Amino acid sequence: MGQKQGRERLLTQPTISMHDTHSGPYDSSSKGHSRNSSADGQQEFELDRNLPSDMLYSSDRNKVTLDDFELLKLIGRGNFAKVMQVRKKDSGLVYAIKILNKRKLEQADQLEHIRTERAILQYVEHPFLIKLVYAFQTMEKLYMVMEFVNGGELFFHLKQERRFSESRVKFYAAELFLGIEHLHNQNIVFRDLKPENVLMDRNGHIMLTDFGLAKYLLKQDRTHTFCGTPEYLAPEVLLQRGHGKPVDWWSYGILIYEMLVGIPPFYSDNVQDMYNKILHSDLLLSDQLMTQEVQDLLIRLLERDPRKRLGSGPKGTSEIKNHPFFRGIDWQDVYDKKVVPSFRPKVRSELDTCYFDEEFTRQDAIDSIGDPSYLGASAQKAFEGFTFNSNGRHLRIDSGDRIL
Ligand SMILES: Nc1ncnc2c1ncn2[C@@H]1O[C@H](COP(=O)(O)OP(=O)(O)OP(=O)(O)O)[C@@H](O)[C@H]1O
Repeated sequence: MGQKQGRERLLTQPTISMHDTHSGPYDSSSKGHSRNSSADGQQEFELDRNLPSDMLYSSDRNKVTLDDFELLKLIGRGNFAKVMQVRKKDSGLVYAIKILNKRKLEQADQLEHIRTERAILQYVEHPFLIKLVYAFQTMEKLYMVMEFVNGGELFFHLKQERRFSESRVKFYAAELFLGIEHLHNQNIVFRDLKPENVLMDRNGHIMLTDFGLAKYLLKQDRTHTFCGTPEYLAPEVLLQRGHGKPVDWWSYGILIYEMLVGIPPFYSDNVQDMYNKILHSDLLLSDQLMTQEVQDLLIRLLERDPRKRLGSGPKGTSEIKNHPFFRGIDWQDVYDKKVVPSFRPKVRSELDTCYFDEEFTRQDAIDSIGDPSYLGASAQKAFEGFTFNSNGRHLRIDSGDRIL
């Protein structure tokens, strides 16, 4: 089963992010990215108090390196990453490993994003957020070992089925809500919610992945980076007036709409036209495809003024949780994964990669050898603290990556 058709939008609408807020969304310059990878020297590995049992049996208790893994399949590529399915040699456990080339990250001004992604992944612990198990590095590469989720991207299933029933949408929306709410409670904005970043596990539960654009808000409650994925950008991001947690509730509304209808509400082949629609067009709702409850939820989530958007009021996220659309939902059951998914991917085992694009899985799973000498000691300093051991395609717009 290939995933090719599901990539169409990924190829046309990249995730974007620009730290330079002087360059607005109407800038049309772009930078291309290529990628290659390798295994070379090894670096330190920090033991964590809460090691999963698998780590305790690591061949070398003080170091985890690529040598500890058997590379099984290439399963994906992002703007800067190559993702492989791997098996840890000593425990036999299967993981996904995300491999990033330091030079490419540096050239594309992505260091901050990768540091944030790595820090957030280590920090968050939630049933619907992907878990980082190890992070290590060599002179030229960064490696993030995560739990492996092989039920396919929500995007893939949506493209297969065109749209989901409202009860199915409610199930995914409820799980996602808890994941996003958890991030917001930690003062983290996700900023790249889209069906490509929602993976399905083999039982049909969802898992939010790709924290490359996530941001700690720290003391301020707004940030100014122009980033996200065109169809999912909130008006306040386009207007560059500073944005915060409400951007995730806007994207959440877009995602719910897309799951029900098959395309996002303000979609256009032309990105400028799409921005225009996001800022000005009426939201078209269908009585055939949507109950009154979900229509009301969408109207409130897709409110252009972030201060008035559902989830931003005095009652915070409980405004969403208590909306009539979710009436009857037992949130504790959702959290405990006691709600049985109506759809279960046909995955035979944890090794099964049938839901990944054959374009990737038929390629050899290799980590190419590169030249470790290109990054001097001072540049390497930027990656200090990356190493980690825990318990454990709409494309986006990214920093220095102006593709609008
Ligand atoms: N933990 C995982 N388990 C299974 N597959 C995964 C996992 N993490 C990533 N993938 C696959 O690899 C693809 C690329 O991963 P990811 O989106 O994290 O890379 P990225 O470079 O950050 O992407 P982007 O350029 O879109 O930001 C995903 O779309 C998914 O199909």
